[in-house]
Amino acid sequence: MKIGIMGGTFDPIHIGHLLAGEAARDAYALDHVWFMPSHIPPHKHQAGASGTERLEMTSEAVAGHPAFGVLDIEVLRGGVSYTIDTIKELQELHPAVDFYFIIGADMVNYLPHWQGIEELAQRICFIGVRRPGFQLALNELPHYLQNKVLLADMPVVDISSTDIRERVAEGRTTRYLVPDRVHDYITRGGLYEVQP
Ligand SMILES: Nc1ncnc2c1ncn2[C@@H]1O[C@H](COP(=O)(O)OP(=O)(O)OP(=O)(O)O)[C@@H](O)[C@H]1O
Ligand SMILES: O=C(O)c1ccc[n+]([C@@H]2O[C@H](COP(=O)([O-])O)[C@@H](O)[C@H]2O)c1
Repeated sequence: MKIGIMGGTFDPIHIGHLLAGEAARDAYALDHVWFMPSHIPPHKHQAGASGTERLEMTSEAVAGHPAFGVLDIEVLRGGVSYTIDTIKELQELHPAVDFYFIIGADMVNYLPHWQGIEELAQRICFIGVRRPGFQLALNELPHYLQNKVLLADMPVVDISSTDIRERVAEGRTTRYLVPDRVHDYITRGGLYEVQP
């Protein structure tokens, strides 16, 4: 069994995340792709929406895809979400599964800075996808990551959660940048609106 994990802050989840998961599934015949919001992301700003809201938006986003699911393990664990801790836990729970961690080009270049990356690279492979503004420089990765980063082609989409939060705050549309159900969730809850 091969399972892809698409981890992210998902504040909010957008179609770039979904396309990356689908591209990885298609390229490497993954049985499932689990989308996993982090609790506190290791190397960036804390999320604006709560863990529960980000989990709920993620569930809305993947609804309808038979191979997509949501993993709540990091939000439930709390604290800073280091991937090495999560993978150790998942491998104990599912010893027969091969896990692949799906990341955008920005994260591929940043991999050497991840907590416990040498051990992580012994445990799993990564699947990298292209992202506008970031060059994939696989030959510059350290030796322990060589052959550990597979590539999947996806239509390049210049979308970020930052852009979506800014659009909501400015009262501009986010339709089709996020799935309709996520759009409705954000509107219903007044997420990312500027407080008067
Ligand atoms: N448009 C995109 N194309 C390809 N990969 C993406 C895209 N947006 C995000 N990713 C990847 O998805 C993962 C989770 O990203 P994250 O939740 O931090 O979204 P983000 O849009 O980068 O957020 P923010 O703008 O808040 O920093 C990361 O591996 C990131 O590289
Ligand atoms: O474990 C780490 O040191 C580490 C450092 C940076 C990012 N990650 C994971 O990579 C995924 C994408 O990160 P981000 O910051 O773009 O949301 C998310 O699941 C993070 O927990 C993990």
